[in-house]
Amino acid sequence: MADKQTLYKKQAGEYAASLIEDNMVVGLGTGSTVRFFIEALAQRINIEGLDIIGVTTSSKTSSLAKALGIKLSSVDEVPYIDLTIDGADEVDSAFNGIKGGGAALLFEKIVALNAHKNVWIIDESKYHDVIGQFPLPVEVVPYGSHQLFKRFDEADLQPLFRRTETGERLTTDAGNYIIDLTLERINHPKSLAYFLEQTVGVVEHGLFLNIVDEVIIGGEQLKIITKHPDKLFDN
Ligand SMILES: O=C(CO)[C@H](O)[C@H](O)COP(=O)(O)O
Repeated sequence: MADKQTLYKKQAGEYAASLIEDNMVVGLGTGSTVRFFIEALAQRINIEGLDIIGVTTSSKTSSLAKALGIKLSSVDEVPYIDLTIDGADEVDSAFNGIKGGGAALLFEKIVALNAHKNVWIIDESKYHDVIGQFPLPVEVVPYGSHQLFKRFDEADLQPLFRRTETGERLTTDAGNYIIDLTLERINHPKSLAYFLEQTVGVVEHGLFLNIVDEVIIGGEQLKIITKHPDKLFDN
């Protein structure tokens, strides 16, 4: 039998599939929770004959969606994305999130920023008062990445190159490396995001601030928390 976390991911993923309407262009995130969403969406497409175009955020998601018969376009071929459903590694009550546990943060952020609405699906263990327990992924250009690693180390950001199971440095779909920062508690996410964005060699970071509109949280009871459209958060 599946563990509770997996059941909660499934609950959130399947609920998200019910949000999709005919003729939508849908951003398809990456990860194990999104897998449940994509499987449920493919089922709805088959049964109800929905006309959906998916825009994927990783090669893994592209393979899954293709195998399930979902029509795909690239982010550059659609005028906009109606709704993106993605997972997250950690979320706080101010709608700050950490993403990139599946190494897809760059494409995930591009797809999210081209969507009219962003919904995240998580299990309840990922919802915290303050983000930072999950190591923050930073995607970096391979050239000079050792120097960047040293800078992060000197700044006490506890960097680690992400590696594959066979021990090589993991390469993202865009051909970059990931350095994970072990921070434990990110008290000022906006300042940290600014610092990373100013650092040459950093392609993107996994802080997704003020991007998500709604979070669906699987648990004993499914919870949906929605951001007020006019609310701006100051970190
Ligand atoms: O950001 C991501 C991939 O880059 C994922 O959405 C995140 O890691 C959550 O994954 P999962 O649903 O498998 O827990």
